[in-house]
Amino acid sequence: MKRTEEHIDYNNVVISIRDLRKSFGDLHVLRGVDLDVYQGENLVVLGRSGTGKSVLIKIIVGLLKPDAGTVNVLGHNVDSLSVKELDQLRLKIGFSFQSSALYDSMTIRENLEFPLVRNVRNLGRQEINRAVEEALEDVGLSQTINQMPSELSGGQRKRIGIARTLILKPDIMLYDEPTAGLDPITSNDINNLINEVQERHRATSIIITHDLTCAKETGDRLAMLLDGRFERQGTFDEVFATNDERVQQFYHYNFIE
Ligand SMILES: Nc1ncnc2c1ncn2[C@@H]1O[C@H](COP(=O)(O)OP(=O)(O)OP(=O)(O)O)[C@@H](O)[C@H]1O
Repeated sequence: MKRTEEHIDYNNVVISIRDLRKSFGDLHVLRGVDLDVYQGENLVVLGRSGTGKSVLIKIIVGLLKPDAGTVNVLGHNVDSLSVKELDQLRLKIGFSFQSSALYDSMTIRENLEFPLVRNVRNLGRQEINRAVEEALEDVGLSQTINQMPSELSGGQRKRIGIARTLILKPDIMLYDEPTAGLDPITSNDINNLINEVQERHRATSIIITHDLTCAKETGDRLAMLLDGRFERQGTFDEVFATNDERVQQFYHYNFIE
């Protein structure tokens, strides 16, 4: 279970969504989503496949336009931003993809340098080296700096993927199924890393997962997408304290009894 909430600033709403709607033809995916995410919070988003979790994330980062509703991220109304302003906003948001998305032909050092060199101007060699070393220390993999991604395990690659996202010091971290395909022990390492990132970087994180252990271990709060809305929000215990069959199915499917 999560330990403490003292790193969360409930007076500072980082993402605020009101009555968000999105359909594709007759498919009404988001049907009035309301959500606030607070500074320093780990928010877990749950929902069955196809319920619209990715659509929601794409709208938050301005890759998809909503049909109706408002989305405010770090004080900006996403829908009203120019392309250039959206690019600047996206630099403050770190994506950690399900497939760690490392470049196979580059060393770990080169993989980590890549976002820095591309996005931050006028960085000297020493600053780059220091940033790479710090990011690797953050994820406990300093010794891999000169290795190739193919030489690392799936769990290690995932950690490097997170390091590569952290190197730009994002205000918001988005984790897309961070533990998918990992064994329980490696999954536990990743859960701990997500919590360490929260404590050390004071980042706000949204964690999309189907893994209820991950949800329980990392989430200060959970929000479950049901029929296009976050009908249930709260702590792990609060979300699952219901007879609602849609919620119970989700629980029993994960925890084989
Ligand atoms: N660009 C698009 N055009 C048409 N339909 C789309 C588009 N993007 C998403 N959809 C549909 O919207 C629904 C929600 O998709 P989404 O990818 O958000 O699901 P998800 O909750 O992320 O699922 P999963 O857990 O499997 O990743 C799906 O039925 C999908 O087919």
